[in-house]
Amino acid sequence: MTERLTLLRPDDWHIHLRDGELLPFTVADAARVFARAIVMPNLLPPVCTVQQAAAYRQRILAARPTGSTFEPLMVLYLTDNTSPDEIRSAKASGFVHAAKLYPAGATTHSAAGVTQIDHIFAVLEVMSEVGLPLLLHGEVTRAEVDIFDREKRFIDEQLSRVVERFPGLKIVFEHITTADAAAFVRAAPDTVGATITAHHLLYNRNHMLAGGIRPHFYCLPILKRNVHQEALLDAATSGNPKFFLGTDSAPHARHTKETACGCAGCYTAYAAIELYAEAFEQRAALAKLEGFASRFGADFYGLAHNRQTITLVREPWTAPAILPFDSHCLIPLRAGETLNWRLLEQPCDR
Ligand SMILES: NC(=O)N[C@@H](CC(=O)O)C(=O)O
Ligand SMILES: [Zn+2]
Ligand SMILES: [Zn+2]
Repeated sequence: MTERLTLLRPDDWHIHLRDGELLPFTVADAARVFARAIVMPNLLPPVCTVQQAAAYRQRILAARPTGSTFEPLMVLYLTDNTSPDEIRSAKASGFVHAAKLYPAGATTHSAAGVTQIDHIFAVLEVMSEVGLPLLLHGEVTRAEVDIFDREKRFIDEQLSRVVERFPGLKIVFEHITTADAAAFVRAAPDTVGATITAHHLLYNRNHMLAGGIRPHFYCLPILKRNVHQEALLDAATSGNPKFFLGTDSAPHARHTKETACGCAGCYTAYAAIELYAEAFEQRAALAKLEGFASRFGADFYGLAHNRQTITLVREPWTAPAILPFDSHCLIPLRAGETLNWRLLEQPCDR
């Protein structure tokens, strides 16, 4: 049995750091392990311009723990009104690394998102031309489509035609949750990649709904049946560089999740790589973790690999039952339960 695992320092290709007073908490957790992170722009109001991204980036940098060199990679939030010029200046900025499509109404803070993908074709053309990747929350939003089918329907109705129409556009299908999405990405051209969360590798909808409803497993896209979980484990541990790490760590204060109408999002950043290690170990695939966590994402985005390493040791520890979150509190995924892997080196070696 492997007792110790050393990896190139990983990056997180999909995280929510939120803003304001929350940044010191979220940035410290991300910077603990990750050298860089693709920072989601779904703030209120959303990060739609290069100027807003620059200001948000400065707030994140200012919130880093002393000595941290954590690098936030910024993302623009696409709306029906995003201009091709904004895309060009995003690319020219050097700190905006992608633009994100939220179908309007699909998820947390997506009200300002795109109402119809065709509305942004001119923008996608420019993204393709300048080499700015498109990130997607891939779910249709129509009320009549069952929540468990929304990702598959997005592939069939939207993504397949976008991939066909924009052969030069780099696309990341974010937080995939179905066997259908994994198969689509595998069969797509090399311009198409996908991120996979730790929680979708470790859990399925039974964990959320059987024997009681557990709001801290509620996220979007929603956990699916176990055959999908198995397909995601296959994809993540396959060594196929199209699949890479994106935690989708998405904190919501406890009282906004444990309520009659709770928010979507799981908080995993406090133990992200430890949770992924557990998932990979289930498939006896720890040797595949480094590619997934530390190389394939950087390759996709055309960035250098990190040079430092981190080391995980097999040493059970108890996850915190609760975390502080500004003046509120937060229940992390796996709260109060045992985690099998522990991070040995701290980021102060960087
Ligand atoms: N994943 C989630 O359930 N929630 C995310 C939004 C998102 O990534 O869709 C959030 O911002 O809370
Ligand atoms: Zn999303
Ligand atoms: Zn997300």
